[in-house]
Amino acid sequence: MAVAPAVTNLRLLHISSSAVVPKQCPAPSSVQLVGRSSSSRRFKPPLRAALQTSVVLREEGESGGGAATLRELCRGHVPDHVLSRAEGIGYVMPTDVQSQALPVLLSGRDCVIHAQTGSGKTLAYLLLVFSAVKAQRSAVQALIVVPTRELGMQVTKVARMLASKAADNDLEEKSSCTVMALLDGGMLRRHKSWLKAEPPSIVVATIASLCQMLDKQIFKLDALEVLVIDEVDFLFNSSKQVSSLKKILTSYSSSSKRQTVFASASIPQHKRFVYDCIQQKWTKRDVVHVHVNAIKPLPSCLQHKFVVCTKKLKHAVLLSLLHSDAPKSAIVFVGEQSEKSKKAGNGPSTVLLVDFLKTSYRGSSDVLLLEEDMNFNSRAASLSELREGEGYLLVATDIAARGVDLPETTHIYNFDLPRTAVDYLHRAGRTGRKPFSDEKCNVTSIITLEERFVLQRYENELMFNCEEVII
Ligand SMILES: Nc1ncnc2c1ncn2[C@@H]1O[C@H](COP(=O)(O)OP(=O)(O)OP(=O)(O)O)[C@@H](O)[C@H]1O
Repeated sequence: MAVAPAVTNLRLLHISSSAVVPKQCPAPSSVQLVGRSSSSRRFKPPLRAALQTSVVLREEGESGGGAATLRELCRGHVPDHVLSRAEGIGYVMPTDVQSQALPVLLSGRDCVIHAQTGSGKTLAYLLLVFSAVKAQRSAVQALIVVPTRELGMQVTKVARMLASKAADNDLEEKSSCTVMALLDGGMLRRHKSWLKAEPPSIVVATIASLCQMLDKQIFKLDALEVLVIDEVDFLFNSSKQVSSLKKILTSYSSSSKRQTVFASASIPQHKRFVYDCIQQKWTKRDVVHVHVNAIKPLPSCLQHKFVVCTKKLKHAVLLSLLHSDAPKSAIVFVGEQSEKSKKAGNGPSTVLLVDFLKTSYRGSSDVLLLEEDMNFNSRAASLSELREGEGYLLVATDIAARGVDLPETTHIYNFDLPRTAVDYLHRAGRTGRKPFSDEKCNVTSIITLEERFVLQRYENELMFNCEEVII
């Protein structure tokens, strides 16, 4: 097995123990980059042993080297043309999670990548995928499972950008990896013919579409080298998807033959999850938990605010906030319509809000809508419209809360408070998505007085402070 490149310029501050993991659990390795200010080290012997066999960690200044570039981290593993494409896109220096995870991933270890929203987890696992797949081989070698069509389209786009080659490359480099998006709402019949004729190297899939193909044996995962499960906590929490997910992890392919990667900004009870990974054979026993910024789950560039008002005044308050903030690009999150409200014959609150903003908001941005009930074409049209536009005001349900990368978003408004702290984290994480930027971004929740204690709970759980805005 190839040796992982060394991590340079990083301080290993804390390696968590497996103390809360039940006794019979083999010690999972856990690497946490929690900040750059302290230098205390606390090693538990079995973990230290596990780490020393696989992950080379150096303290800042120890090796005398400067920060490693992405190219240096990936040299000898990821094809040169992929690294050149990455540089062309602007990915030159690694983010913290990429510095931490890539050496583990490129050493062949299974990995749970656990890092803040917008921290660059996608590129970390895609570089692993490109290190593992061979374009000349006619088989599906990497599978990336995502929860929504929107996230799938985004990951596919980045993967295709990295796979594409400059026209003047050498002849021997002409064939490049093909990437198929097997997503809900896609043209599965066309994909079926493609899979049978010439299997792509990489498949990005939502669970339902994927299982439909696997159950009918349209393709197999015999040659699978890398399996990535993105937004893993969301998929495991979905009663509709969890049994199929477990089947993908254990029945259609075996963890002993592939490298398995889980990614998310939120993995509640992560020690328990790593334990389950080993027990359930979703991963190999030496899986590594790379936990970046373990102390602060939310990006520090976010400023959190709240406004208290009655339910009736929410529309007016949002309008007033929009006029005073004048955001260039913003997302307004609205809760799902309750069954009671549907039965009462009320229109969906998303649609009502869009209508209200279209008639009352005098900002320059287009008002767009993204929600589950729209058909897939309208959803795709909304997303591409706002990616192309100068600025946007997107009204969305939580369908836009996971993984969707709209880096220009500067303001998030919680028109309805999210149901859980994890939902708050993912909604808030749709802004502040420029890894090396100093720009401050805003998350404002419009709440009733009774909801103040719920928001307070989220503040405690996610360790952030919310400032009251008086209108
Ligand atoms: N090395 C890098 N240099 C510059 N920009 C980067 C780098 N890596 C990633 N990015 C950019 O950072 C943004 C966030 O990346 P990404 O979508 O992978 O975050 P994430 O960790 O998956 O977030 P989430 O948990 O919200 O899904 C993207 O716009 C991406 O293009």
